[in-house]
Amino acid sequence: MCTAATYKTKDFYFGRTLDYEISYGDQVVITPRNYVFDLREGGQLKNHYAMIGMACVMENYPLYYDAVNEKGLGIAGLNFVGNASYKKPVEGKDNITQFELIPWILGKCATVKEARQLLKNMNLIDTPFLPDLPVAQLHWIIADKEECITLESLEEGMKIYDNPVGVLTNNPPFNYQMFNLNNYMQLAVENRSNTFSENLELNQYSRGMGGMGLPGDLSSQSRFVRVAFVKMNSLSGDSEEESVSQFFHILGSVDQQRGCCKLGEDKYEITLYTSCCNTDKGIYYYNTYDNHQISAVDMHKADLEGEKLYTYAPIKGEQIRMQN
Ligand SMILES: C[C@H](CCC(=O)NCCS(=O)(=O)O)[C@H]1CC[C@H]2[C@@H]3CC[C@@H]4C[C@H](O)CC[C@]4(C)[C@H]3C[C@H](O)[C@]12C
Repeated sequence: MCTAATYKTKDFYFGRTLDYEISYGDQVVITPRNYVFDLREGGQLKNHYAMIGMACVMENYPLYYDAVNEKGLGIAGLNFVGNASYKKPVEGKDNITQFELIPWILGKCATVKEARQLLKNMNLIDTPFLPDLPVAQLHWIIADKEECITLESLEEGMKIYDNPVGVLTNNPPFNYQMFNLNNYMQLAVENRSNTFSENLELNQYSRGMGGMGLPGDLSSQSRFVRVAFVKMNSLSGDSEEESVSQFFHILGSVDQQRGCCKLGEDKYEITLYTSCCNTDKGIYYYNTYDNHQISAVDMHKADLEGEKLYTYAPIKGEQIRMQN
């Protein structure tokens, strides 16, 4: 499972958790403007916007899981197993594979508005990156500081939903996730008074009781409600440190601890990494399951006119600052 979120203070922040039982060899990757993407159905993507994000690099190709471009547009792919449906190539359409989607959009679009236009003629096709590599079944959150959308390629066709909460998890489809929030409209951040019965003496005996009923489990629907509630009510100062810190706290509400989500003998899903990209500054912050310290890569420190990928392996191991 995974969770993605947006957050706005002075700048705009975009990030996600990636929850899984194994790592594909994640790296922070900067793709400069003149790196050439050879598209599977012909043509090339070159002289594109530069981008930074988490990817696994295979055959010198950045297979992005989430990324942001130099214009401040962000996309993250999250599992959508059983619902994602990719098609065969169609003549006259932009036939894009699921692994090309992130570079295709970030390379060409500066805003969600432009992405909406580009998506109109796109057909997501089911070609794997390598013959023996399964095709990831995903849906996507696409956002800039003005608006946020969810993209789903379903059996019945492609859907683009407005995403007014700026969060995404996994199944079920996005319209169900949004509808499900109706069930939680009574949640509040303030303490409530007794509306149960005038004839009973019921009291607030603890702080935080306005949020009672907020689901605490790790299912995708529960994480959606929880992170939506936390994000929509989140407050922080607008300095870089305060914003980034608050962003990690928001996604911390859906963190997965080893042992709590069992997939099989000795197999557990955990939050492999959490990211937070300042989309205005092009700085990609992250921490990992075994290194809580926030590390960061600044895309503008790289030569964005270059042709070669810049890769940064995540810094491993807890960084504990001893005080005596
Ligand atoms: C596993 C992750 C989703 C995590 C998640 O949601 N786990 C919950 C399970 S649950 O279903 O919700 O219960 C997803 C998210 C992005 C994916 C990569 C996208 C590029 C590339 C596409 C190729 O086609 C296959 C290899 C490839 C490297 C992909 C590997 C893997 O698939 C990644 C990491």
